[in-house]
Amino acid sequence: MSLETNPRPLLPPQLVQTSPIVTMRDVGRRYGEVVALRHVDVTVYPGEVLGIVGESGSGKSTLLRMMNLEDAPDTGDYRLRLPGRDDGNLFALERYQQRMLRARHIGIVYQNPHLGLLMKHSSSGNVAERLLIAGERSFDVLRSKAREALDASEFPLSRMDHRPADLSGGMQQRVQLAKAIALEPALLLLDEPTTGLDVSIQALVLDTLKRLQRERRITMVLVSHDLGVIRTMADRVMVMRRGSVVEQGLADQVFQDPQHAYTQQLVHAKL
Ligand SMILES: Nc1ncnc2c1ncn2[C@@H]1O[C@H](COP(=O)(O)OP(=O)(O)OP(=O)(O)O)[C@@H](O)[C@H]1O
Repeated sequence: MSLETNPRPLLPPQLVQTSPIVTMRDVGRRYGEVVALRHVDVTVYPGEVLGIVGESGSGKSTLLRMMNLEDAPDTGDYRLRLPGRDDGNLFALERYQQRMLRARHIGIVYQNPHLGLLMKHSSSGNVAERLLIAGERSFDVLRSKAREALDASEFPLSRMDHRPADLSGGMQQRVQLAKAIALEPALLLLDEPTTGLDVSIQALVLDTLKRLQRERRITMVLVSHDLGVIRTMADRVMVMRRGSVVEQGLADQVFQDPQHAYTQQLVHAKL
């Protein structure tokens, strides 16, 4: 199937007139002989949840690392539309500028909490650290903003001084989420945020994400190999295979009427 000839609408009607917040073009990345991403284009619209699905090794996490400016591609152009500024191609910025932009405007929740949290600092300290990077210095403000972000992430405030190392997996993900949303990021990246949690805990964390998305209209990019998670959360879906995007469209349409043989396989395997 060619994406160009796909007759289905790619956007929900309310987004047709909207400018994208994220535009990535021709992103490519090799690791030695392995082509992790080939000519990948991504467009994300404000307030939507873009789900990225594909089997292990299809390039999902690599793409998210590029969006988070953690890793540099071999080719590609990445624009993030932020009010009152034009940073051009973010891949071309100095590392320091990339770090500052990421700290201020992009939040991320990793599957592995060790990547996102200092496990031996308090939970509130983890969130405050994010605010410190953005220049906040008042102890009272740090504490109250950390409290607010933890509360919004439905983390029990009675445990805000506990260390993530002493918390359950679900609670650790809520601390990561609080840290990610504390600065009201333009873009929230979620890399398998509920993989490995018990099914009941997974459902609760997804409920929190849905509520946050509904109430704050946070733009989210959610990577998962789990079609159920993507189905629950995503407005639009991108299907990846071997470093390429093989299909994309509105979530309902992709799931109900998959066009690419690989997507058909994924959907039918899930049913
Ligand atoms: N730092 C790295 N060094 C070497 N190879 C890498 C590196 N990162 C990714 N790869 C390779 O690139 C390909 C894409 O990996 P990636 O982790 O992005 O896939 P994925 O779809 O997220 O898979 P998973 O769900 O298993 O994480 C894989 O073949 C992987 O082995």
